[in-house]
Parts: sequence; structure tokens; C-alpha cells
Amino acid sequence: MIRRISLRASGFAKNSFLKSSRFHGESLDSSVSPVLIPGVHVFHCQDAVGIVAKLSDCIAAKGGNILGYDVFVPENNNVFYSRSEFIFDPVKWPRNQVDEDFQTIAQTYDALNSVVRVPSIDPKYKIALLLSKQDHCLVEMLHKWQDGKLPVDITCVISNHERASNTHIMRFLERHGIPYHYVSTTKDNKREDEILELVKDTDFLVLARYMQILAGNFLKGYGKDVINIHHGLLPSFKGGNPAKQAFDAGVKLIGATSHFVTEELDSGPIIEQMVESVSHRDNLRSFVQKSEDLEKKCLTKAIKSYCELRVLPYGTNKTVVF
Ligand SMILES: Nc1nc2c(c(=O)[nH]1)N[C@@H](CN(C=O)c1ccc(C(=O)N[C@@H](CCC(=O)O)C(=O)O)cc1)CN2
Repeated sequence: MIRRISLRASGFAKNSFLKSSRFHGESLDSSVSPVLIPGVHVFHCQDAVGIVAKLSDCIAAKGGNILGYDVFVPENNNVFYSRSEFIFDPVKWPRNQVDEDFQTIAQTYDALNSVVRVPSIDPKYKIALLLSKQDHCLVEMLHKWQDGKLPVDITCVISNHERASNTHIMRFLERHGIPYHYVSTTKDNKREDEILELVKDTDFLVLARYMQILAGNFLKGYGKDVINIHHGLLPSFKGGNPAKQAFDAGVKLIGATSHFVTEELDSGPIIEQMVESVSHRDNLRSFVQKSEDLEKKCLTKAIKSYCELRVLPYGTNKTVVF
């Protein structure tokens, strides 16, 4: 079961439609052009006639301008998914009124999901990053975050491996005031209660090569989304050492998979996958290297999509990714 964050939260990177734009048309006060800001709305309900009209009118009625609109209605499933990107004047359409107006429509259609995010107003998603010994995924995420390409607020990094204070990661975290918690684990003591305490104020978790299987009680206790990166092309090669499993299987494509974490190992709904060709000229070392390159890109793309409200649960174990 994927739990959706039903919070207003955001913090998109400053790219694409997300920059505020100055509207050069007629404005209420001809001396001042209103500053228009970007917003995103995602909606999921039972399908019905007129949903798009209602949602687009909700935006237009307050002077909002739709820049992008994605709709998905599966062939043999009476459900409706949409994601709209729009710009609006927060003076004419105050942030709380945006929520109220979309909530009115959500009630009309008894919506299963209706979330608005306004990057320049809403708080960024708070996340904690968990890792074990390998840190290439963490390094990639920290660098993307530093470049403003990952719209999150990293509250802490948690690892079951200790790291020397003079390492690149520890110096980076110290420079940015991000706590590092070494929580040593054993087969019999995964110290999940302590981890739960450390992550209780986050919006979602990212497992960036965390090699401990999280218990169902942990996932229930946390109650929000956990996103993992698996350095294999799921559902093939679940579990440990997927690159070696792939090498031994003689595959011609290797991959990485970012997915929601469920109690069953490496079986949660897939968010993003990336692949690369391999051949007889590759060896285990190049399989591992190519897998690591794929997984760090796959994870950061999945997190960015999630933060931009592009990822919606679909059916029992799938996702819609707009
Ligand atoms: N409940 C879940 N927990 C975790 C998942 C998941 O899908 N559901 N993904 C893993 C990450 N992972 C592969 O991506 C993975 C992690 C751990 C293992 C594993 O066999 N671990 C051993 C211990 C290994 C060690 O201590 O070095 C074990 O726990 O018995 C396989 C795959 C993260 N958690």
C-alpha cells in the first residue's frame, strides 16, 4: 500500500515552468504587472464526464493559466488521473483558497487523491537519507541537492556504517549542517525504533543503498513513503548482488530500479528504471560500474519526479508517472 503525502509541500528546483513569470498583459493595476507563480495539482478519482472541464475552470476562474495538463484513464479501469501545471497570481488566488477550491472539486468526485503544490510558497519536502557502505548514490544526491536540482530539505543522513570525519561526505555534511547518524545494526537488532525517532519529522525516506531489510512494523510505524534504489532491473535479480546475478545470467541489458519500499523485498511499485547494454566484452567489474552509474541517475530522477507530484499509485502495485 503506498501512502501518499497529502501535505502541501514543495520546493521544486528553479527550472522549467517553475520560475515565477511576470505577466505582460492587462493587470488590475496598470502600473504594476502581477507576479505569476507556478503551481501543480494532481487528482485521482473514479472516472466521470467533465472532470477536466471542472478542474481547468477552477484554475481559469481565478485567472490561472494552464501550461501543461496530463490525463490518464486506463482502458479497463474506471479511474481518472490528472496532473496540471499552471501559473497564477497569489494576490488574486491566495494559497489557502487554491487548496479550498480544489478540495471542493475533490469532494464532488469523492477523489482518492487531490494535492496542490506551489513551489515558491510551500515548504520543501523533508527527507532523511539512509545508506550502508556504498556512498555513490548519496554523493550524487547531495551534489544534485547542492545544485538546486533536488527540491528537498535533507534533515539527516543515517547509516549502519561509520565514516571518518575527514571523508568527502562527512566534510560536505558538516559544511551544510546536515547531521550524520551512525546506527550500527546486527542481524538481530536493526535498531529500527531509533531510526523511526530520527525520521519522525520527515515527509518521506530515501534508501540510497541501505542494505538492511526494513521490517513491516517499521514501515507501518513510519506511515509515509519510502523510496529505494535497487541496482538491478526489477523484477529480475532481487536481493543482494544483482549485478553479479545479472553477470552470471549472461544478460545483454543491465539496469537500475527505483521503487517504493514495501514489506516484501524489492517488490514495491516501480517509479523509475534505467538500462544500459552490456556484452561479452564486459566483466563483473564493468557490470558493477555501469550499474552504479545507472542507479545514481535513476534514484535522483525518481526523487525529483516524486517531489514534482509526477508519481501516483495505480492499482495494487503499479504507478502512474506523469
Ligand atoms: N522492507 C524492505 N526493506 C528494504 C528493501 C525493500 O524493498 N523492502 N530494499 C532494500 C535494498 N536492497 C536492495 O535494493 C537490499 C537490501 C538488503 C538485502 C539483504 O539481503 N540484506 C541482508 C543483510 C546484508 C548486510 O547486512 O550486508 C539482510 O538484511 O538479511 C538485499 C537487498 C532495503 N531495505
